[in-house]
Amino acid sequence: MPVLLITPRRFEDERGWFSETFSDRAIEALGITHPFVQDNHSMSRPVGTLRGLHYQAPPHAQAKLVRCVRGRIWDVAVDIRKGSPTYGQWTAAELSAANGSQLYVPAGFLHGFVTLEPDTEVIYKVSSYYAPESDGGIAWNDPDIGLPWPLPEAGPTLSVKDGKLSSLADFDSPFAYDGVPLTPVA
Ligand SMILES: Cc1cn([C@H]2C[C@H](O)[C@@H](COP(=O)(O)OP(=O)(O)O[C@H]3O[C@H](C)C(=O)[C@H](O)[C@H]3O)O2)c(=O)[nH]c1=O
Repeated sequence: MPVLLITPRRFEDERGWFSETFSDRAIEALGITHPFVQDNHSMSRPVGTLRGLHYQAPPHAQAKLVRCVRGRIWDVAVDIRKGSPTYGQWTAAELSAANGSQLYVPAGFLHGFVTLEPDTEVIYKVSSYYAPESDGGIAWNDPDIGLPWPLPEAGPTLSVKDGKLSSLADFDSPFAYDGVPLTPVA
């Protein structure tokens, strides 16, 4: 599956707008055939809160459908599928309450984001339940990935866990390539 940027239609009128933010029928039409089993919601107070780069290993691998419902984020997916011609390459998009865009991050990709406004809230669907024993990650500033994070002067606000994630060079990926290379979403 490719990484997808999805922008559901907003029906505007004098009251504001309405949008179908999730529809099984609509995502199946995009080729997403697996179910989503859990909704996550995180709130990040400081601008420059950086959560990532995370994955869950098989058999608990997670595909994610991410959207920002308050504030703005720079949302990133990094290809970590063994044998992929785009291994270690990334794509990103700005998701915001204003644009209503969503990023679909397939299993086999690292996911992370940095907030661009205070009190930013992110909601995302995942295709497997949380399995902490299968939780893993790569350092946000890994030199082989080289993400150009839009950060505040003071640098990112990280969890202790995210501050000590391993490098891509030392990583033995549990994910296999599915024949679909990463193509940029924006
Ligand atoms: C992810 C998760 C966490 N938790 C608990 C575990 C901790 O006590 C607390 C915070 O967890 P964590 O620091 O892992 O949360 P984030 O740093 O936002 O992690 C997430 O951020 C990046 C962007 C992701 O894509 C993943 O979904 C996920 O790794 O929530 C749960 O109870 N269920 C869950 O599904």
